[in-house]
Amino acid sequence: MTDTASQPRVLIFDTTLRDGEQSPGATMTHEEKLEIAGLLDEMGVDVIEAGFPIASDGDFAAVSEIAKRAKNSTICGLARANLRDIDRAWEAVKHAKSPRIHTFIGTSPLHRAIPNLDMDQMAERIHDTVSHARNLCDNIQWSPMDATRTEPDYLCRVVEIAIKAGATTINIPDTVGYTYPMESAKIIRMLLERVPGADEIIFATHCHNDLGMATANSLAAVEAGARQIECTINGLGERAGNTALEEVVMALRVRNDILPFRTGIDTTKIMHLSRRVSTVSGFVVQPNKAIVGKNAFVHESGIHQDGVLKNVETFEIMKPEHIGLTVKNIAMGKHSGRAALRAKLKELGVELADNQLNDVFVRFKALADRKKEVYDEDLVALVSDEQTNDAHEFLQLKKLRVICGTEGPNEAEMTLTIDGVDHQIDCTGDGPVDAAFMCVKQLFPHSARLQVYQVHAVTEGTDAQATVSVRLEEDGRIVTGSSADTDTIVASTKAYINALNRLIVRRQKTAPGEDTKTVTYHG
Ligand SMILES: CC(=O)SCCNC(=O)CCNC(=O)[C@H](O)C(C)(C)COP(=O)(O)OP(=O)(O)OC[C@H]1O[C@@H](n2cnc3c(N)ncnc32)[C@H](O)[C@@H]1OP(=O)(O)O
Ligand SMILES: CC(C)C(=O)C(=O)O
Ligand SMILES: [Mg+2]
Repeated sequence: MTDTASQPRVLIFDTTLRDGEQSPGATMTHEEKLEIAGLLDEMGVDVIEAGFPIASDGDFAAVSEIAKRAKNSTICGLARANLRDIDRAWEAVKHAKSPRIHTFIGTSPLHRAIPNLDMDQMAERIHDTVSHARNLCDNIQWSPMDATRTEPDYLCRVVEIAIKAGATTINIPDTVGYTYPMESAKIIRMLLERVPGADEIIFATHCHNDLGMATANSLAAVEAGARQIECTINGLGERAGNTALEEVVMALRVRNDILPFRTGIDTTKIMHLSRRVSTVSGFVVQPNKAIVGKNAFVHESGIHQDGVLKNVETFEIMKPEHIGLTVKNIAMGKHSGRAALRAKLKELGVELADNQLNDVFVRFKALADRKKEVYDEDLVALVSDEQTNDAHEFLQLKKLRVICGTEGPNEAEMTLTIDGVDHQIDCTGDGPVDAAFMCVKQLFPHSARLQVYQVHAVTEGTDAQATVSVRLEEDGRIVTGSSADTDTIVASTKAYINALNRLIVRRQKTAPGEDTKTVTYHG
């Protein structure tokens, strides 16, 4: 067993709540951001980039609250290279035990052209803004956006200026996922060799996955001397996403023989965080996703199964328990009690208060009555549904009956509770889901457009639970909703209602002082 304690430490900087949230449609609510930040803090993430405080009042509020609550992690706010952004970021993070301001500007020729600054003018802007940030806070991160397409000499020049102005971490972003491992390493080595003062600060690597090389590029940068990796849970992020936290952390653990670096991450919390981020962002994890995909530890073919049964290491390079995926054989069904449910959920990394467990138990029994076997994935969907739907209950589905089949018309009969009052309606539609959605629209008129509607089977068989994700857009606000049920139409309707509840909260946030109830319900 390798003694990792003496190995150099690589800091893990999680930007799920900032770069991750920049994925179109991944917007998270205030409560969801607090929950995810709490889980990241518990997992041992060194720095949480909690948002971009100047971007909106909502972002400012989330970063401020996360800063106040964080127990261990440094809390970082992003700012452009201007004094207003930096002041706003500082206002948001200053109550953290350990605050950080992260300021950036695009340094490549393409990006210098946007603000129309020449090399000297940009150098001056970097000096002024980093100095201003350093006067507010001791912990300053500076990023030359699009560093991998910046001329090497100019990159060295601006990094030196930022260090002299007080930056304590220099992040090298591969903003458009353009670099490849050898080049990623070469840039870090060049900066360490050529820039005066480089050995006194920490170099970070921030990679995007446009060519599928984000993890490889991050690890190559670490080998060359970077000591902070910027990443997101499930690789969420702009376009093809950012480096996935679970991939780099597990790579450093599994290949510690050739990458002798340690992190402070409790890897057993990875699976739970992955599931929560997937649920709140509405981004389903692909089954073959490294580390956290549903199939990552599943063997289907005979030769593999035979090998694994004889010696699990034949086809597994890490243990599922290392990421919090404990596969024990407690079979859950209609005869199981609360103790078994609690134990099973604990195995799955979910710990609930007694009242929450009771709620989940009632729903578990209802599911077990309808399903022969309740699988781990069913339970996760059930709990996620509980946690997702917990906060916003302005609209609630009370009753739904649907008539559908080859002989039209497809008809839905619905009772919807709106702000505590029951409303009923019958509607026809182009299919059962359309008929059910029509009922919601008639009872709760709104102008939100359905952008995405996705159905996934959680487990196998015709009695599997379906999880449904929907994405709605209204006046530029994008929200997602999800739900799970053995009945696809019920799951669809609940997911739609879940998204509408989130939209109501968003409308309230963007129109402070207005009463959501009177603003949104015209039925
Ligand atoms: C690679 C990255 O991930 S960078 C982070 C990207 N994230 C985001 O943009 C999410 C949050 N952004 C927002 O909410 C908005 O873009 C805001 C509030 C920041 C700015 O909104 P607006 O004032 O309407 O500006 P808009 O978004 O249209 O354009 C961006 C402006 O920032 C300027 N800008 C962009 N980057 C920088 C920078 N690093 N430093 C200084 N100015 C910058 C652009 O030149 C442009 O300025 P202009 O309006 O004078 O032409
Ligand atoms: C803000 C910067 C660091 C960024 O996200 C990027 O360049 O990708
Ligand atoms: Mg980025």
